[in-house]
Amino acid sequence: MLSLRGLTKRRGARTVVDRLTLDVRPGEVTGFLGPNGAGKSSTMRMVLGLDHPTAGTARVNGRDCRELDCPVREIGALLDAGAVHPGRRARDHLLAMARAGGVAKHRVDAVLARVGLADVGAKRAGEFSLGMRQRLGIAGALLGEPETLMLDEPVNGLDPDGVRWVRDLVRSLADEGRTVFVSSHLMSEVQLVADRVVLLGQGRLIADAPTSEVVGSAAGTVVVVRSPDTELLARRVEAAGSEHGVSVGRGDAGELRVSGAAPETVGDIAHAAGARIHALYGEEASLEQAYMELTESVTEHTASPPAPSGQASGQEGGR
Ligand SMILES: Nc1ncnc2c1ncn2[C@@H]1O[C@H](COP(=O)(O)OP(=O)(O)OP(=O)(O)O)[C@@H](O)[C@H]1O
Repeated sequence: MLSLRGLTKRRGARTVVDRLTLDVRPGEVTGFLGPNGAGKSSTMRMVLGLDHPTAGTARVNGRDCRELDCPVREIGALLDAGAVHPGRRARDHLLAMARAGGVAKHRVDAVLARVGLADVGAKRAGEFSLGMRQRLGIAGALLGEPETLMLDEPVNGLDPDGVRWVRDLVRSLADEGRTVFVSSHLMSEVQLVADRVVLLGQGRLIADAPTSEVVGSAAGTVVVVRSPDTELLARRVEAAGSEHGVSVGRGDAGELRVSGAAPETVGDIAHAAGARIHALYGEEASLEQAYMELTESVTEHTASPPAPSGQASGQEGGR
């Protein structure tokens, strides 16, 4: 369980995390979304105690991370997969983490197997692909069998198999009753896996709701119609729906795209008009669509600065 209360971070004159209050609950996957520079990494670093909040609190299982005796057993994190020293062997890296966190050595081989790196534990991190480094970072997060997991862009650099693997992993971790907080830029992926979505814009909370609710807040279902009689059909749908906010547009392939009417209504109008239909379906609103609408007014196109040196993958820094 993660509880943020009025969490605020100011950097110079800028407020990068602004009075963030939310709970991330166990047994669910919570997607953490926001445009570049929205403050997601800053929030995660404060949760881990790697950055001091300017105001407010971030608690893991009711306690401030800096007060927890054994962080890797309370919270596992993937913040920066590139943070492992390239000369270090994967297994040694995890052994060092285990030692520092008071975790039994046998867990190292267990997590290497769980992330699919059992055969390459003796290899140096510098020889790893980005995807393998991501897996190693995730292994580190799982090491202490923590109740809470926080993963920053875990699918970065992974191929489609790897993306699916992360999806199954986070699902199974939530099904085991753990709290799973995952940031990602892949909206379709978040829509598939996240039970809830937390959306940040310029440090402020824009949405904190079940994924289905956030998706449902998007402009709604579009009815797509392919017909050789599109002119006729467009006129009839416009005439029938003009008083009810129905709008008719054209897609790239000449198909009609009707907003504000149910598929059944459009089908009935086509039938009454004698228009031939080759295809008619409702296109569900997507999380991407909702995300674009919700962040439209707050999107920032500034690039993030490079990570300050010494930034570790969550558990290693400063402990
Ligand atoms: N160490 C730092 N020093 C100064 N400014 C920083 C530092 N880290 C982040 N920032 C600034 O704080 C703001 C929030 O950055 P943060 O990395 O938390 O956003 P983010 O949502 O994680 O973005 P991204 O998805 O691009 O990683 C940005 O404007 C960024 O430029």
